[in-house]
Amino acid sequence: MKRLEKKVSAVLVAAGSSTRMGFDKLSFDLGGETVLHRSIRAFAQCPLVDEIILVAGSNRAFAQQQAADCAKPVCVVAGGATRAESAKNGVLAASGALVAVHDAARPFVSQQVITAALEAAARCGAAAPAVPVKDTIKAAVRGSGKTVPESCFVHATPDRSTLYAVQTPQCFDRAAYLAALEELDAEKARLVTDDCSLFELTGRPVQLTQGDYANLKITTREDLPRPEQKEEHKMRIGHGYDVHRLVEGRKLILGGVEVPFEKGLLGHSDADVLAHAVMDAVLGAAALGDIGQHFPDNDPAYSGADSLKLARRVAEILKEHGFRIENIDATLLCQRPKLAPHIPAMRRNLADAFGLPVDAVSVKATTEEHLGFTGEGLGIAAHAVALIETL
Ligand SMILES: Nc1ccn([C@@H]2O[C@H](COP(=O)(O)OP(=O)(O)OP(=O)(O)O)[C@@H](O)[C@H]2O)c(=O)n1
Ligand SMILES: C[C@](O)(CO)[C@H](O)COP(=O)(O)O
Repeated sequence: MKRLEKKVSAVLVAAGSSTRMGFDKLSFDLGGETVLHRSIRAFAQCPLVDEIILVAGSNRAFAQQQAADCAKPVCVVAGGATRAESAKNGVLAASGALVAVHDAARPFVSQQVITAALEAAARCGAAAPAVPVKDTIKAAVRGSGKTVPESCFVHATPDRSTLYAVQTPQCFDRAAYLAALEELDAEKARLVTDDCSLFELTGRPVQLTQGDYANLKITTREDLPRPEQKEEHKMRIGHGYDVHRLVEGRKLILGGVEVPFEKGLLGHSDADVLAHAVMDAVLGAAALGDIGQHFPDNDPAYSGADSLKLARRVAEILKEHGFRIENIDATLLCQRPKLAPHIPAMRRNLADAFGLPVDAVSVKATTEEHLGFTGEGLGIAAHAVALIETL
């Protein structure tokens, strides 16, 4: 992912009182992980984010403990009486030129939602993820909390085709946010229910980006995931294919193993056709391009490169984008030499490079019965498939 030119601070507002929930919702266990930890992790895993400002209330010690394993710098600051005040405290403490203000109570935010809002804010100053509303909205006098007052009559029905429900992270140019705060009457600023309103009320444009219905704000008990709604790990599949010519005077490297043979594969790197097909399968599953894009074959940095090192980098890229590799299956198309004795070592090498157990990596080999270029011994080809999951 291309980094933004500006430093980015994620401000996680976590100083609420969970009144509508009735118990501390940020410590709710989503299945081995609290709501707050899941929200922190989403921003810790985003390559665009440089620091995290955690805005806490009486839960300060809990917040600190939940951020203890965060790989990015974290600063815990005190919240205010309203969400708007907490957001302001967080933005004041931030050092980034861009800030992403996120409800800690939205633990299911995806990397795509964060990235789209940050990139739009970098271009136009302010952006927020949104989803088209699904219900028809009625304007009427509101009761307290969740209730509808007794004589409640409709004032108006806004045209639903123009309505969006706005989510977080709401992302801004920090200087513009602070200028808007200065321009807006302090009482009005304290009462706005989302951060973009500051921009709208001071005549600044706000761009809406693609939100996600799954990025819900945990507010009342009905929002808590039921067992069957537990966080869905979406599976994706990818395919990779590569071929290299067999020539004299080169080593034959397959899956990081130097296989004794009178010829070797020709290529800019070590021409490890198996590792290349596997990397393309993994990148393909995540729709992150291919190895040619990440490690160009006209870049001298990759001349003679050890493909297993590149595989390690591919594994990191996947992780940075919020994916986990489930398993890999590859087939080498090779007439000669006989590869069976070397396959266990190839599996171990690939498993090590991708951070997987050996039983998650399968390598097979077949001849093509003397047919075609592999059958005639002119080259070796490899196919691979990879299954990945969202973290
Ligand atoms: N004074 C406040 C109020 C809210 N929040 C944070 O803003 C987000 C959205 O607020 P909400 O869902 O309303 O949380 P609570 O204030 O905890 O809930 P309630 O309004 O039911 O008390 C939450 O992550 C909450 O912790 C905050 O940091 N400071
Ligand atoms: C910012 C927000 O999440 C956008 O939908 C929402 O307005 C927060 O409302 P809350 O009542 O403070 O939870």
